[in-house]
Amino acid sequence: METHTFGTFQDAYLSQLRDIYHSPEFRNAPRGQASRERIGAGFRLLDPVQRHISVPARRANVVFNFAEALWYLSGSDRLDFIQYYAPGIAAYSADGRTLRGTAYGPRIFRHPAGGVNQWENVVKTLTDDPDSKRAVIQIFDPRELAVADNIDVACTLALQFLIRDGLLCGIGYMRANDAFRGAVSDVFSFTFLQEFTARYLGLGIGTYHHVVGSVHIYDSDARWAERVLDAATPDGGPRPGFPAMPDGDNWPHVRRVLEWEERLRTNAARLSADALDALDLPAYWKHVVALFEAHRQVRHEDTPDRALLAALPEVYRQSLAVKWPGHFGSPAGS
Ligand SMILES: Nc1ccn([C@@H]2O[C@H](COP(=O)(O)O)[C@@H](O)[C@H]2O)c(=O)n1
Repeated sequence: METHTFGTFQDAYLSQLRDIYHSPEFRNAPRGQASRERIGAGFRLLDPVQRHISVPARRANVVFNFAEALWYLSGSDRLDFIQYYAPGIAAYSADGRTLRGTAYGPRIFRHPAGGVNQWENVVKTLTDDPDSKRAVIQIFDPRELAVADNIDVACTLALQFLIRDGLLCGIGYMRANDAFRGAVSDVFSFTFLQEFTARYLGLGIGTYHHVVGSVHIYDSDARWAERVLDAATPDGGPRPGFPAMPDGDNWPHVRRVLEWEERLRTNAARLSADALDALDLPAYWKHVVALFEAHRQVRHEDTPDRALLAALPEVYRQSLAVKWPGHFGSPAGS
């Protein structure tokens, strides 16, 4: 398997997209969906914190990325949570209430094989033997293939964490990955979990490796992927940095952020810039709450709160402006 090394995910994303789009190994149509495909692919990231895609033509949704990563940390399989941020995901729900293969939270924190908390196992394994190569979170469940016409089979096989040279490295193993859409959120979530775990263990962040069986671009996205590749400058151009998570145990902050997420998702609360500032959370997590409030303003057609926007890191402001230009683009005349 060829593995190329990149500084940031955006560099890896564009390179992988270019390879598959221009030099596919196969043209096929698994489950009727025509695609360009390469098999046995992978890349390595030197700075997994830089996990966002800022090419405007891609219109990546940083709010959904955080929502999905936090949905995993919440351990939930509930469709209503994640569907609010990505309505199309409902197509993967067999019962209209929950998700199975797509919901990695239950697999991570109470795996169906005995309800095992695999994240705690990883922390204990690495604490007991920092050189261990056993710190694995299993996602794919062999019973998934025995379900007739299963519409939601986990694409991720496992996540592995290794402490090397005092840094926490991560590896995501996937049986299949949509290089245009799925990879954006999968790499975001896996590197987010790597960073979360590194901060918890008091370690710096090492490399992240993404290893995939079938990596593909669906024909339905081919024109859009071509536009993204055409619009991307060769070196990716200047980009604002993605913020780093605070050191230490972030669980208490995640729980508070999840409480706010639910209140904002259900429109049971709204947050002004001053109210946000008064929250008892580190700036990193206040900014995540602010992203959910910004999204609430879009969904409920509230007037965009410019003061709230101004309080955000530039990378988030740019992302919101690209995704929802009508709401968060530059005000006329500015
Ligand atoms: N985390 C995910 C989930 C799904 N995908 C994409 O969905 C496809 C599912 O179809 P299968 O026939 O493979 O079950 C999968 O191939 C990916 O294209 C993803 O990328 N990431």
